[in-house]
Amino acid sequence: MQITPLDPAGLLEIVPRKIGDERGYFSEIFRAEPFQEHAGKIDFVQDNQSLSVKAGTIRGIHFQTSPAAQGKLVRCLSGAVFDVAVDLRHDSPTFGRWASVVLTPELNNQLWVPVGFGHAFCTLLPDSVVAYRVTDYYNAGCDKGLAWNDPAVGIEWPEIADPQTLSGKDRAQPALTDLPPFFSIGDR
Ligand SMILES: Cc1cn([C@H]2C[C@H](O)[C@@H](COP(=O)(O)OP(=O)(O)O[C@H]3O[C@@H](C)C(=O)[C@@H](O)[C@H]3O)O2)c(=O)[nH]c1=O
Repeated sequence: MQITPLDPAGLLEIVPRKIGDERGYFSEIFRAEPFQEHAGKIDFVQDNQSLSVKAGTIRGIHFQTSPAAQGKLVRCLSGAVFDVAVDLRHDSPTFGRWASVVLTPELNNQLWVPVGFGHAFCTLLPDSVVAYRVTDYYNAGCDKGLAWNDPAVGIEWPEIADPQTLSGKDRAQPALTDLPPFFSIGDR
């Protein structure tokens, strides 16, 4: 299992080993020990999965606030996604900075998005399935967002990103400057 810290600090790209044979492959997609060496003591309580039928589908930017803040361990089971995280920790030297990783089943890679980051993705292929484990339960009252195209963040979305695919909720998400200081460094 290869674990690479990304910038902004806190994000990790995780690539579990695939052991191939004539039948296909075997992969330990999660091991608590190496993960916690980098991410700290984390407990997952919910597994999520979504299918986006069209290539260019944009979901996000989403996060949950306290008392139901969520870390997310994201991977792509089918298709491919441009996965993005934005640092929303108000006291962070990288506040507002984003990072992206292309997740695919072939790469077998994952993005760890800790508490304090917004998360979004754009599908690069039709019928993309994204699966992610989260550290707190879904809580509609704590479910918040940020505009996918806020120029103050300046995410360089792939050409294929199609704003027509946004949910009603995501069309109306606020700008970064309109967010209260929800997160601080060290929040879990
Ligand atoms: C996230 C979530 C949604 N729902 C419900 C609410 C709604 O009726 C329906 C669809 O919800 P959404 O439109 O928020 O789904 P979606 O836009 O896919 O939301 C997801 O986007 C990505 C980027 C994330 O990071 C996730 O944490 C999550 O916020 O599913 C749950 O029941 N449990 C959950 O954990």
